[in-house]
Amino acid sequence: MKLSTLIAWIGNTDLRASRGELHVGAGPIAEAAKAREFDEIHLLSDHKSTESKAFAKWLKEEAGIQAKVWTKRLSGPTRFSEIYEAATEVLDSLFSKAQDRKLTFHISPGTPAMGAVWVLLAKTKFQAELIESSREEGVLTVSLPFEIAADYLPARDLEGDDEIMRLTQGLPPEVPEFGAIIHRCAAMKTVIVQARRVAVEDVPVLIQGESGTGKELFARAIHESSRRAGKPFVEVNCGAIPRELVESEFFGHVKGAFTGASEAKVGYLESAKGGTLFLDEIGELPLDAQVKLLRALQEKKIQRVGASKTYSIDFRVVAATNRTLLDEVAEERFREDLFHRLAVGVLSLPPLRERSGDLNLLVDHFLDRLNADRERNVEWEHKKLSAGARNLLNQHPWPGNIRELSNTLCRAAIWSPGPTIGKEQMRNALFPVKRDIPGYDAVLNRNLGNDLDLSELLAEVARHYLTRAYEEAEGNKSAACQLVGLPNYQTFTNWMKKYGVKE
Ligand SMILES: Nc1ncnc2c1ncn2[C@@H]1O[C@H](COP(=O)(O)OP(=O)(O)OP(=O)(O)O)[C@@H](O)[C@H]1O
Repeated sequence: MKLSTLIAWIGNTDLRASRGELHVGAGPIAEAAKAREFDEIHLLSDHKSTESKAFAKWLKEEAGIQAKVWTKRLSGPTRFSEIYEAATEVLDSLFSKAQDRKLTFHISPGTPAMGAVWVLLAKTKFQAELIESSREEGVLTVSLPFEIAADYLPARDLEGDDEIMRLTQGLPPEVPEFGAIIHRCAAMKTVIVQARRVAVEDVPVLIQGESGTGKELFARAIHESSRRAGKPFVEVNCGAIPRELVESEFFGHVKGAFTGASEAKVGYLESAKGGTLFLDEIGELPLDAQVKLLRALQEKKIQRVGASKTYSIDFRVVAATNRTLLDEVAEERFREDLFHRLAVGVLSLPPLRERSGDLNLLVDHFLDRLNADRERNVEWEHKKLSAGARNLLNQHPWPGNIRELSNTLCRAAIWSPGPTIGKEQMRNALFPVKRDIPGYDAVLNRNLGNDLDLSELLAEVARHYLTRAYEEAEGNKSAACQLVGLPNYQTFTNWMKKYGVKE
């Protein structure tokens, strides 16, 4: 049997209707849900998750149907390619399940660009009925007496990332926590698919990545999409526990177990019962604690410090590290047996400087958040970035990754007196570039002599930046030339030819 499925973006009118604002009626989504029979409703949302959740709750009361919300942050509500990607991601997830569906796309809620994408998708990739609603005419089927050729699909999709599509097959729908991981680049798409795949398997996961690359975000998303969602998610920063307290913090203790143990204490492992234990900075765990942790994981039992009884434990471990744990094993600072117990599902998060195309998305996301957080402050002027400030952000190598990006924007916004964050304010807000970035030495510290070919080295650097700028600007050479300080489109084209960079 086919499930009758309504899909729509949540629009501002829907939100206003749910808040009972006058003159907007029930809003297009609730109108449709009441006028027609649907087995399920999937709502895409670019709004704050609290607002979307409140809307779904209201819709349940209003129309008697529980909708699933997919948070899809867009850098702007009219960004065609992002809207297209968000919609196809949701649809692909739905169709990766065996369940057959009869789709209805609601084109009224949201921006015209969102409506246009539904039309495009209904006419090309997915068979779907299109509906619209108005207060005057109610809910109507939209009939479009023409065909759209698949040639109009955005190039990104036509190129098709077959590997990602293949990996997504058979996956359950993405939970909002994964949807909140802002990304566009293929490297992140692949890690997210891997994470979603491993999430449902209940095996230990090791997440590797430089500081501030989103390891905790991934750990939470894995927990939320596992069968342990709703159970505790206990986060432990292994580097922050004083050595002498590690055992009692991990395993708990009985009253009087040692001087100062005036009360019995439940340890992290017991607190995570039924849920997920997130061991952040696992590489910092002292060796003796590693032995005890390994034993607890093997035997699935723990003993509180000072107790004679043992307790059975059941939790999933997700560990994270910004060190290369195998190097730590080689240096005998990390136990090999514990490494193998933890590293069943391994995810490697790429640093921001390797995530071509993601930076501007993240910048817009953090700036929106910054403005939204200060909305109520009457003295706060809504901030936007000048082109020069954005270019500086794009030129920075982000050794401190996404956390550093978010903090830099915050600093620059606070320091700029007017509504526009200028280049100078951004320059002041950026920390000077550290020179120990991987790759830096490889360019500047080569040995002089016969092996050094300066013209090839310069060409390598040029190729690297031209390719990055071209990708970042999504093939728009007028935009790309500004990212690398070349005067115009023509010079950029000449350089591309000279250094053999493909279009
Ligand atoms: N792709 C992303 N989209 C949105 N926010 C992100 C993304 N990646 C990271 N962040 C944000 O950046 C900050 C750092 O991320 P997180 O704490 O997950 O990194 P981490 O790798 O665990 O860092 P550390 O190694 O220092 O503990 C957080 O505020 C997080 O919400």
